[in-house]
Amino acid sequence: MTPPPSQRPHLQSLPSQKIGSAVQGVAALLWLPQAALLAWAVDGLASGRGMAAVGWPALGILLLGLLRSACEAWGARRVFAQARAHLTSLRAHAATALAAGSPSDRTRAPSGLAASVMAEQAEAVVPYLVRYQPARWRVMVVPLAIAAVVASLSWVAALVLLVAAPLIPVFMAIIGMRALAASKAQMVEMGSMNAFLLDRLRGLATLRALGAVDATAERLDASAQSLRQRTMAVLRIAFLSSAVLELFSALGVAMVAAYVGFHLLGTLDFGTWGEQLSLGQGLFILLLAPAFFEPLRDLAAVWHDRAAGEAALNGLKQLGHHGLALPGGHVVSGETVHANGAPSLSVRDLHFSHPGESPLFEGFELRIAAGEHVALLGASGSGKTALLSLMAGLLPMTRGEIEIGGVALSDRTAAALRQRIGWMGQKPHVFAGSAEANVALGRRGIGATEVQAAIRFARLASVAQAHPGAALGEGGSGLSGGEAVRLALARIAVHAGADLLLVDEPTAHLDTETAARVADALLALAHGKTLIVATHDPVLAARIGRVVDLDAATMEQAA
Ligand SMILES: Nc1ncnc2c1ncn2[C@@H]1O[C@H](COP(=O)(O)OP(=O)(O)OP(=O)(O)O)[C@@H](O)[C@H]1O
Repeated sequence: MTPPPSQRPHLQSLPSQKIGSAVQGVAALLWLPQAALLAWAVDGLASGRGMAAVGWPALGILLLGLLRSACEAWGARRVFAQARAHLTSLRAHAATALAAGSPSDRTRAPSGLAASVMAEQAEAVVPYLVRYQPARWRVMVVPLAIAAVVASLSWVAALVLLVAAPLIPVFMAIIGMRALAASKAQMVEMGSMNAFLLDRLRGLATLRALGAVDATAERLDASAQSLRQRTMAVLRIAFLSSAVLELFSALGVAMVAAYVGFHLLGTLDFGTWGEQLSLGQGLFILLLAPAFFEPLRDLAAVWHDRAAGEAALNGLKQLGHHGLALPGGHVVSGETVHANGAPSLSVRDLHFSHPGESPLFEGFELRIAAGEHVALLGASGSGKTALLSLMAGLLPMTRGEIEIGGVALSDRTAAALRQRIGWMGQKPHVFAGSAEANVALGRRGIGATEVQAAIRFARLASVAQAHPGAALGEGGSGLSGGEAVRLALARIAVHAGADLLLVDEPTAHLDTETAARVADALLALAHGKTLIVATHDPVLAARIGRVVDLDAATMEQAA
């Protein structure tokens, strides 16, 4: 499911920074009157008018200088504020797009890569907008204005500037293409290294137990070397582009200076509109020549920002691409659903397959009465988890209909229906934080009293007390397997509005006694609610009223 055009993030659109950039451009143009005043003062001094010729121009230069600084500062502040606001909205779009993907989508961006793109790489967008965009604006305005003023005094000097200038963009464009490719490659490398590192850190216990730490370190080293090489490639290109520009601008300024010098000496007495240039006019042209190249030099200095910024924008855009959408993931305000006692559930003509895999369900049917308890049985891989995810609106069905309490599960109702679902996945994620925070999960309307009651219900009190105020380790380290399952039970127990419980293998890997206790707690919790449990545990299945065998159901579909 792709988001409708109106909700698609406008990643490439840039904020209207025109005013800020224009004011910075005006600041650059103020050098024209400043240079004119300076040349006028020197001309006055040379023609013997003494210090009287310097007073007014000096005051003018000072005032213009102050105005120029004020324009620069105001423009830069404005552009910066807009760039930060734009980055914030880009990040929000990327986060929304990420959240609109199904959590069971295997093709989602790896967590480390997503974190690297959103937190670190996205920062490259700010220099791009703050420095590159205004520099580009100045390049389009300032050199033309200066060339026009110089041309009004000497067409030869203007011609020299105009011949030197186009060579710069041509070379920059050639280098720019390489820079963009190098920057993209560097960002991809950085993202995959972050993803690799995060993944291996999570699995460190397994790597250590199986003696695979050295091999992983070698791979990480190879990755770091490759990132270093890519970073150096980007830097090389950045240096090359500056060198090309410095060369051409130095040549341009030198040629103008040589022409003006020889013209004033009378050796080259052509290139003006009739009269010889005065000392003041010659000096004015000389002062303007470096300023003609300055915006181009600024652009070259920030050329790398463009490559990095565009690569970052691209990376943010890529985060939104997913193979499986979360039903209702991009619907801003869906419908509300009124619960009226435990819901019935009906699945009609369900079709589903994971992308690129053979179909798991083709015309699957199931009816569950309100308040009924059902065990889903089936061989490993028969699709029990997929069916629960489809019912919870965590996976999009290809075809068919799922109705919960008479409300059809759709993009508009998925979020509201999920509100009445208590979900306990096969591998509940334990966040680094206290047991209490892990139970409440920051959900609205869940206070400390409810959390304590849920903790007592799930017999987690000893765990919570054993670590008063202390954090559980990342990924559940510090909890036994049974405790992690009880924590997951507490999470649904605390959610009083959940009257459809979808539970995936709650007793897997537990000893008989712990499994029996977990089953007791689950059945107590499910009293008066609709319960669907996927399980391989015959003891648990026997305690639940009805058993649905997915293998048999799939055989029926096939028949
Ligand atoms: N995120 C996914 N992307 C693609 N294929 C998947 C994904 N998750 C599971 N599968 C595949 O879909 C099939 C059904 O998996 P599912 O987890 O639903 O089975 P299950 O009956 O719950 O298995 P188990 O009893 O082992 O938990 C399997 O072949 C599995 O490899």
